[in-house]
Amino acid sequence: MLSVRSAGKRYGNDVVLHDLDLEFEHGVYGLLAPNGAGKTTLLKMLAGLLPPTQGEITYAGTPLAALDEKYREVLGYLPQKFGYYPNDTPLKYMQYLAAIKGMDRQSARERSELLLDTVALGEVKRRKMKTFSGGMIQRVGIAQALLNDPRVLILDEPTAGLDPRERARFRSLLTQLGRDRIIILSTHVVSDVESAANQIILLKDGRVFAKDTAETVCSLLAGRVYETKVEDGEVDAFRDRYPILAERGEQGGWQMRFAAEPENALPEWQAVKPGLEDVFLYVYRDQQGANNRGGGSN
Ligand SMILES: Nc1ncnc2c1ncn2[C@@H]1O[C@H](COP(=O)(O)OP(=O)(O)OP(=O)(O)O)[C@@H](O)[C@H]1O
Repeated sequence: MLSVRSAGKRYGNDVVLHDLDLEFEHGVYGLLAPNGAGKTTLLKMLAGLLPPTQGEITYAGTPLAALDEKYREVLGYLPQKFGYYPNDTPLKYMQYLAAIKGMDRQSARERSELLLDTVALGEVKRRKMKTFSGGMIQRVGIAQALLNDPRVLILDEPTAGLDPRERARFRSLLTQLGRDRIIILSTHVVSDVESAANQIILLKDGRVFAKDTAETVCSLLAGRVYETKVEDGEVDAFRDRYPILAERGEQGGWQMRFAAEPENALPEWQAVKPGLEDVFLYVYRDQQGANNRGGGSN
């Protein structure tokens, strides 16, 4: 079990994370917040790469700093940007990393091949990585994080650059791997974690705003999401009045999805079931970056 106790992080006088308390057992945890909310900072702390300026993080009861090398043996980590030689093939790159981790030649080769097959790069394992697309490189990154069959897998924006098919494959890999280990991944793309994560963690103003199943997080907005058609001339006033969750231009007007209190609801409004994307937009409605979450396309 990985535990975060009253942990915080300050850069100079800037407090980025305050007093976090979190527990991770096996399963997939989706850390969801707009850009700049402190996701990378928290993941680096969980990976033991950045010491908290307050509180502590423990694995199986021992602080990460005290575990040091022992924690690295059970950890797999994909940073937001990882380094590789463009002239290397993924197989050579993986075998090199496996050697650093102390694997013998034979096991390094077998494990590298197996993992490259897992991320569907088996057929191109001898091609230079400089010819790879962003999504293929990202898949190499995911494979290298799995080299030591980690108990704790930390992935910082693992789906950046993946196309929809690659995202779908990645989600099923997560579900498979999350059965018997801790997986913590950050994203600002709601659809990446809505179905695959057992728990969603929302960070807001440097604190944990929610940590629960997607369904329970969605229930935060239960009974407060509506859709209605608004005429062209009234749409600006409508946008000023209600937090808008989605809108679509139609002939002669706009189909609006928005949040409102039930006591103010008008008869022509249609109540709809909130999704995680609604909650994301609502929770971060006043924050920069909340609207470039990409909705699964970036
Ligand atoms: N080494 C550092 N020194 C000073 N400030 C930093 C440092 N690293 C991050 N920050 C600041 O801390 C805040 C959180 O950054 P962080 O990278 O953790 O956010 P994030 O949610 O991962 O965003 P993104 O997805 O854009 O990387 C930002 O305001 C950032 O500018």
